[in-house]
Amino acid sequence: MSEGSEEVIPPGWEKRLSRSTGMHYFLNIYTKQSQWDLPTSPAEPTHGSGPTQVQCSHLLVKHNKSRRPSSWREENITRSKDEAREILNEYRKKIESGEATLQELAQKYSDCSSAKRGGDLGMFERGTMQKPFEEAAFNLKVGQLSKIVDTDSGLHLILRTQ
Ligand SMILES: O=C(O)CN(Cc1ccccc1)C(=O)c1nc(-c2ccccc2)[nH]c1C(=O)O
Repeated sequence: MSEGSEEVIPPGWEKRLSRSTGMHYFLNIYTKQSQWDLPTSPAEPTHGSGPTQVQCSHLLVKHNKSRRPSSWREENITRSKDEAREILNEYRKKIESGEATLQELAQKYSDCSSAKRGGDLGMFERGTMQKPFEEAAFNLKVGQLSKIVDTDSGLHLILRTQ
């Protein structure tokens, strides 16, 4: 008969006793979240807090359902959302193969006014960009390229630069 599996508490968690129930629970020492079940992964400082501000560059491809289907490049943008997605997937391949940088492609093809700056948006904090954009940007590591991000403005590729 094998021994019951010994309880291993992952780093960043503490086992506490609940006075009200007399049961043990687990406390994430960074986020102060608690849970009854034995945690399965370490709690890390960045999980809870993350950076307060990031710097990103992005490439925006608008489509006919964009809130403002117009840009410095094209007076009246008629491409479909699916076409926009295909275009961004081609750009992602060029960036990941090293054939081009996001900045070079944004300068030529981004439907955002930041195209002039190679897509650079400067430093920004939470609460300034559309939520899907913010969530993606604040979950990138420096140097990491996002998946395609969908906002009211259109579809984006985001590169975190700081
Ligand atoms: O969504 C709208 O109704 C119009 N916008 C918003 C906007 C317009 C000009 C400057 C900044 C933002 C855009 O479509 C837009 N959004 C962005 C944008 C979206 C997310 C992150 C950064 C920029 N750029 C643009 C642009 O034309 O240049």
